[in-house]
Amino acid sequence: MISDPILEIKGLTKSFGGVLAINNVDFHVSEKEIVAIIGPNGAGKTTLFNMITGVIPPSSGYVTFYRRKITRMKPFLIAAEGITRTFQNMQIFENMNVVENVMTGTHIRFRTGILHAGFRLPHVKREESQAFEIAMECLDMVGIRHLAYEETKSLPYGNLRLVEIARAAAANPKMILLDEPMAGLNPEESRQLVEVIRRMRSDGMTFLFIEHDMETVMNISDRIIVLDYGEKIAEGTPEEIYMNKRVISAYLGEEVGS
Ligand SMILES: Nc1ncnc2c1ncn2[C@@H]1O[C@H](COP(=O)(O)OP(=O)(O)OP(=O)(O)O)[C@@H](O)[C@H]1O
Repeated sequence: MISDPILEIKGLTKSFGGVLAINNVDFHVSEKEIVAIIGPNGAGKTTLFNMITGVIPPSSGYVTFYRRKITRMKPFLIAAEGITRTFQNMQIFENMNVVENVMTGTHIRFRTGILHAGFRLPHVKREESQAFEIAMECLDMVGIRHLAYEETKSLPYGNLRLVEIARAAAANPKMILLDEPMAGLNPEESRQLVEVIRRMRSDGMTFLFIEHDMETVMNISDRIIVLDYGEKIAEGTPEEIYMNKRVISAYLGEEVGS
């Protein structure tokens, strides 16, 4: 059953000087969907993610989440609205262990600022133990609770990616954006991550992800949106995209007879 869209993108456009990185893009994502954004290098995928998460403002167009306009909100406010993300280049704090890394994802749920944290007031300690419990639950969800006290430096790439996803989940989002989640993973790690994403979706999470690994895209996506030179050139189920001549042409860089 298809539910109402929760994320809506309308006429989104971004130009960097003379480069039109995203040009008048429309699409939506519904609750509990897994939607992939694909496209050749430089197609505008990261720029699109950066606009959705408030890292850069659009030149025009807008984004709504649960019908609330989030365009031009600061990234932490967008996270508080329920959209969190992982990054193409992992952003793990190497001086913290696994559970501490995940706990950093919870801070938008609590009222304590950095200033108060220094005073160790009773409510701060209470929030810290809540943050710890949440982080442990999130580690459980991605299947690496047993690594909670490991140094992040010693972990293989696949586990670090799971730490990042647990941290994104620790903010209690309604939707997670994953930027090339399979990059650098070996086949076993990729399979494990696919399972984690599927399990989280069946528990109610919605995913929008950028990915170059076509096997994963075809295997896991409900819908695929294809960008090329900043424009949406196709949208559909994996079967539809697989057969789409414009998509094949964009990837092969040559005209395919119609
Ligand atoms: N800050 C910026 N300043 C100028 N141009 C930019 C900036 N960010 C992106 N671009 C340009 O916008 C276009 C889209 O880039 P973007 O990184 O969004 O593509 P992408 O699809 O994510 O590529 P990749 O698959 O290689 O990560 C490219 O031509 C890029 O050079």
